[in-house]
Amino acid sequence: MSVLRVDAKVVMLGKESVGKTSLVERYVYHRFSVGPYQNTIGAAFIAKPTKVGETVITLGIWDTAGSERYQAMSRIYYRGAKAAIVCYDPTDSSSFQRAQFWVKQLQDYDETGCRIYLCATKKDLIDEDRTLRQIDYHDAQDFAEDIGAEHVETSSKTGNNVDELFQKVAEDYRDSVFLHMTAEETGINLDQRTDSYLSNCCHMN
Ligand SMILES: Nc1nc2c(ncn2[C@@H]2O[C@H](COP(=O)(O)OP(=O)(O)OP(=O)(O)O)[C@@H](O)[C@H]2O)c(=O)[nH]1
Repeated sequence: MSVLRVDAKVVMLGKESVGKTSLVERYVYHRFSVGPYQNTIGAAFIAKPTKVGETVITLGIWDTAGSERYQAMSRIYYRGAKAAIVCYDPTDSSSFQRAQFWVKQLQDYDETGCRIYLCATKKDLIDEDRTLRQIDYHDAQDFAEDIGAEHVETSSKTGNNVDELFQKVAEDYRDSVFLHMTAEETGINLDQRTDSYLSNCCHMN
């Protein structure tokens, strides 16, 4: 049996039926299931190697159940995560409240500097009928900026922005590791470098 090494743990969070499983399926299997909706029980895991330049980053994706029944378990899945994709459905305002709840949870319990990606799902529905929108794009964007998150609108049905989202997660992870390695390898403390740079260039008397 071969075991795939996971580089970065990624957790999918959001209200039930918001489209988390569909996002993962679209990204990993390039498909969109049209059959009857089946809610996730507990969580599902899939590892997906993702090419970033010359590097391959394997994302270990935990697709958690959105049902509040499994809320306590979801914490197990985001512990140690490098990225959290917090999903909301812009045609369902309660799902945005739920996304805010998950962001608060991540901020309260975050142990490892987990990066947050705020993901609007089902963009195809809004593109077809704008009156379905219950969450204003700019309100969501403001929220994302407040929490220092990326904000992206996706559709698992059409595939719009799905690859781009996971690619960004992998790239950000690669960049964070690279930044860390550069500082260690060169022996340069970035904080000291900044201080010395400031004292050399900025004289504030
Ligand atoms: N039109 C449209 N429907 C979508 C899209 N993504 C998901 N859906 C539908 O929304 C329903 C719920 O999708 P899931 O991906 O199972 O939702 P989930 O967030 O994983 O749900 P839980 O497992 O209960 O947490 C399904 O009927 C999907 O077909 C999308 O991009 N466009």
